[in-house]
Amino acid sequence: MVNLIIVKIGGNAISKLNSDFFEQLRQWRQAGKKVLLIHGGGPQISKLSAQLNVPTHKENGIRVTDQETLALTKMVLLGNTQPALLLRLAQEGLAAIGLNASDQQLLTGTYVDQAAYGAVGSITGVNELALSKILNGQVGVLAPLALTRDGKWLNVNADTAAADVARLLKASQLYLLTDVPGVLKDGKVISAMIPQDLPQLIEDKVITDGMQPKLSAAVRAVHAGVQAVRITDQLTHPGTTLKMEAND
Ligand SMILES: Nc1ncnc2c1ncn2[C@@H]1O[C@H](COP(=O)(O)OP(=O)(O)O)[C@@H](O)[C@H]1O
Ligand SMILES: CC(=O)N[C@@H](CCC(=O)OP(=O)(O)O)C(=O)O
Repeated sequence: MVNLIIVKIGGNAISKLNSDFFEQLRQWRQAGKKVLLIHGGGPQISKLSAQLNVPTHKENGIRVTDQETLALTKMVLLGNTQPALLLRLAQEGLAAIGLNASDQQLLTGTYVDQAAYGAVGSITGVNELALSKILNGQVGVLAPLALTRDGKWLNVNADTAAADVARLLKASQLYLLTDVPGVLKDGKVISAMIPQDLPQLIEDKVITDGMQPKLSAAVRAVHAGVQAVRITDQLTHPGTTLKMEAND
């Protein structure tokens, strides 16, 4: 999709969005870019799980999702984090629409490893025509859930969802907004990375927890032709930029 910018906003980052963020979105819209926001909600899902005494179990940053957790995940993403983000956009005067996999079959997915993770998926298809029409007129706000071909809901890590959608639509840019200013090593932001840097950083335990699926997803996106993936806490801060080549 021409001129598409995808921004993933982690659950922690939603409440911390500042005026620079909304100004950047306005500028992109005025310049004729299509803007798709894919939101997380992981901390909010974990919080509600704890309140309801449902144990949270994560493997490599991925929530193991049984049917009870799936129901709770849908409730939080579609009933809490998405409307919170839509409200902020409306207050900032940005036309936006909330979207999920069941709207015009926007996202199709498959199980990652049902035995290990339960109802966790990756995205295999996007209804590009429908999405393109929607994004002509407004900012899209999409939940990280997919539907299998036979109508089963899947919980998708939001970084993976954003990177999969960016890859499938050949977005020009992907931003992964989070609660840290970039990928940190010894307390400093690594400003530039290439895919080959990742295995060693994981082995050295520099990159752990949620940063691991984030970077794996980012690597898949650049391999598929997304020019640059930025991991940052603000759209206006460079953070860590991942590209195929160091001086590309
Ligand atoms: N090398 C690293 N640099 C920065 N953050 C890291 C690193 N390794 C692990 N992390 C963790 O990854 C977190 C970001 O991932 P995650 O919690 O999934 O965020 P989000 O909810 O925004 O997707 C950071 O808050 C930090 O705790
Ligand atoms: C399969 C899986 O792990 N799904 C994630 C979806 C939300 C998410 O990724 O939110 P953040 O970006 O805020 O972490 C989860 O259940 O937490």
